[in-house]
Amino acid sequence: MTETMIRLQVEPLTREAFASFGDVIEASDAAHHFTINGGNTERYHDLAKIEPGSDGRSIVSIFRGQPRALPFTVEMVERHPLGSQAFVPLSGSPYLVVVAPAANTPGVEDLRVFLARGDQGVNYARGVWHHPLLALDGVSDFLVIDRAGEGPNCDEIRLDEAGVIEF
Ligand SMILES: NC(=O)N[C@@H](O)C(=O)O
Ligand code: NI
Repeated sequence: MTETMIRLQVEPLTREAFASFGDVIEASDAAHHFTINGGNTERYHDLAKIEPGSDGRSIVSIFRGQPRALPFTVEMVERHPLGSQAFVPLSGSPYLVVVAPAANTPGVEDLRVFLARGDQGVNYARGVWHHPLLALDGVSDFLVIDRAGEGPNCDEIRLDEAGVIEF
């Protein structure tokens, strides 16, 4: 009998739906925003809780991701127990965000899959399980804000049962 994998539902990324996993970084009217620079600029203020931990420091990098082919099989997730990790798209393409609660060892039933627009970033809160970068459509650059410091900061687990993402 062929093994039928669980098909994962894909949700649109919203602040509300993502709130228990971290922050959505976007210039939305729901954010605290105000005009600066003599009216030339709108500041969307304090959008994400960046956590480098007490013994770490925040660093800024660029990840250049190759597009993932669909259908995509989610077989593993990782987490950063010592700090948060933010991804802000620079290339304007959509991408996928796969997360699971920080609480315990996740199973496929704990996964949430979000489709992020090319003008939405995400910040994974410290310890939140997530799949490594899932760029779509084309080679995509992301500004990444995460932690540098001592100690192991990347736990990976292989899921007992895989899930598949297909649109
Ligand atoms: N390993 C690494 O820096 N990248 C992952 O953490 C990721 O979430 O893409
Ligand atoms: Ni990560």
